[in-house]
Amino acid sequence: MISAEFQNYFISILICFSTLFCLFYFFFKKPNVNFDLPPSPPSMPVIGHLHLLLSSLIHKSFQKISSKHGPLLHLRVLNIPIVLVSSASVANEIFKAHDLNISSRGLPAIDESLFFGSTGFFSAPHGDYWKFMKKLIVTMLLGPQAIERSRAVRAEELERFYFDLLDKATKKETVEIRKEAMKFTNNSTCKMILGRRCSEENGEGERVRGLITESIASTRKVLIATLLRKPLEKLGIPLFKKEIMEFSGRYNEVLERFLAEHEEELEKHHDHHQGMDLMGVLLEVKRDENAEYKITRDDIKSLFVELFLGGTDTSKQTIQWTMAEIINSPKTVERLREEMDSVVEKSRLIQETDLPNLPYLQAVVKEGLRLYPPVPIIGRRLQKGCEMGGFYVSEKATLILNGYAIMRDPNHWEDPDEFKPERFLASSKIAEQEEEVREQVLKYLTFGSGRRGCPGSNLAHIFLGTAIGMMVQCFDWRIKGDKVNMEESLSGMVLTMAHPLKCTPVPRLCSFPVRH
Ligand code: HEM
Repeated sequence: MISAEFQNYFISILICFSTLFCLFYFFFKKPNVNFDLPPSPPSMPVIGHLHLLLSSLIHKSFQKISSKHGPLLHLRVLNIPIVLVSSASVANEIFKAHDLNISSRGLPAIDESLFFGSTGFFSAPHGDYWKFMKKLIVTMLLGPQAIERSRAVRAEELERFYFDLLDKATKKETVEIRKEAMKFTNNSTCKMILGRRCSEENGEGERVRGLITESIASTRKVLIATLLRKPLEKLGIPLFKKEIMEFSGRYNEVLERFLAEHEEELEKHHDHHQGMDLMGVLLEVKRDENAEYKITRDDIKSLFVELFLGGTDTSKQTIQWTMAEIINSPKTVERLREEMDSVVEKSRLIQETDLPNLPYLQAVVKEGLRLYPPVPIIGRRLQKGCEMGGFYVSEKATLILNGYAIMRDPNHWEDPDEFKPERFLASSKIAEQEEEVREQVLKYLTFGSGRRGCPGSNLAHIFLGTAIGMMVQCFDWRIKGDKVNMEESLSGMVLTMAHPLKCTPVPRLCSFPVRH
């Protein structure tokens, strides 16, 4: 639910300025309506379809209007055109024919913010800076070789995750899965990008995780401020600037500390490049006069904010959702254990090199990501007007892909709302039928697609496979009541459980080594 305060704030802004907008409206450039635009559902005077963006479950509101009015819709917020896509075949056409045209995300909400501002990699237009950083991120962090180099770091964090749960199990404590999962994803990410995890002794870890959760909760405001930036700028209103800059300031404080530590290290060992973490490498690139691209301190900080967010929160949500489905399905638990017990020796924890031999576990992860995509809607900006699905879509229109609706489209998925991991097993009947249509449609959109698709998807699959695998391999999970309540909620723009999953671990295999 959107907070009452947020709604009131919005309603008062709208009342104050709707009169002004009525006057100004005709002076703004209207979208080109001479072409056949996609159909448009009924809208409100002046604000257009803004109310849909304010609904508590945006992805569901979009899904509902698409099922009524069509899979390709033209919406508008004030005079800003939005194209809403909810069909796998149109998504396929878009990424095949227009990937470059949609490879930017438009102007950010607040330029000077480190949190989704103009120095970020996420908001960077498709161009030299983005290409330079993408290459760096892939070679240093997210590409196959980089992932292999950092394997030991994640193995250590997985073991720590296991021992933390074992401690709780011994004390018969109830755990909140999202909190435990976040420690694992955040510590692993921090160690990979910063060379160390956030300290638990001085409260640093708690503070960073709290900042990530709070700032994620404000991403809907960021989205609205991004969409309305242009018209409100003309009226001198930087929407939600104070709140966005407050998060930026808090991230700045944390990151300046890490930067100072790294700079000190670099001063001490300036000839020692081996084993440098991502922050060290970026600082070196920043100092390098001959580097292909001159990066700034803010570029580094903004990228780290995005890696904190990308590496921590999304994976945590999927671990929570998938564990909830697993707990609700004893058949799935049985099959997962059967597979794991035959592949992983009983005397050791699952490790990431086991994953290729655990197809059912991988199918469970994919199914969790399909039903509950942490980022249910994906936004892009069109550079040029073009034809899409038989309609004309105007230049600078915002493109919204409703991945949630596409991945539950009954035309492309059998029993779309059911948790059925078998659909992803190569040997299954459904998988065979699905392979046939895979060529014509793009129906799996959890990580987006094309040039701007998520570069962290391989790493995410590893986090999810090992964490969920370990939790099923080593523990039984007791809940209050018979079934976990699967009601959805949005934290900002991230799909989360309305009732966080709380359960008690009971050790299942007890022959692992004790904590050193
Ligand atoms: C379950 C886990 C994850 C999900 C569901 C997810 C989802 C997404 C989605 C939907 C996008 C936008 C894609 C598009 O516009 O087509 C994205 C972008 C991005 N993700 Fe992820 N992500 C996950 C994990 C990660 C991880 C682990 C990292 C890195 C540590 C990461 C880093 C990024 C970055 C840097 C971008 C921006 C890419 C660009 O603009 O070029 N993500 N992610």
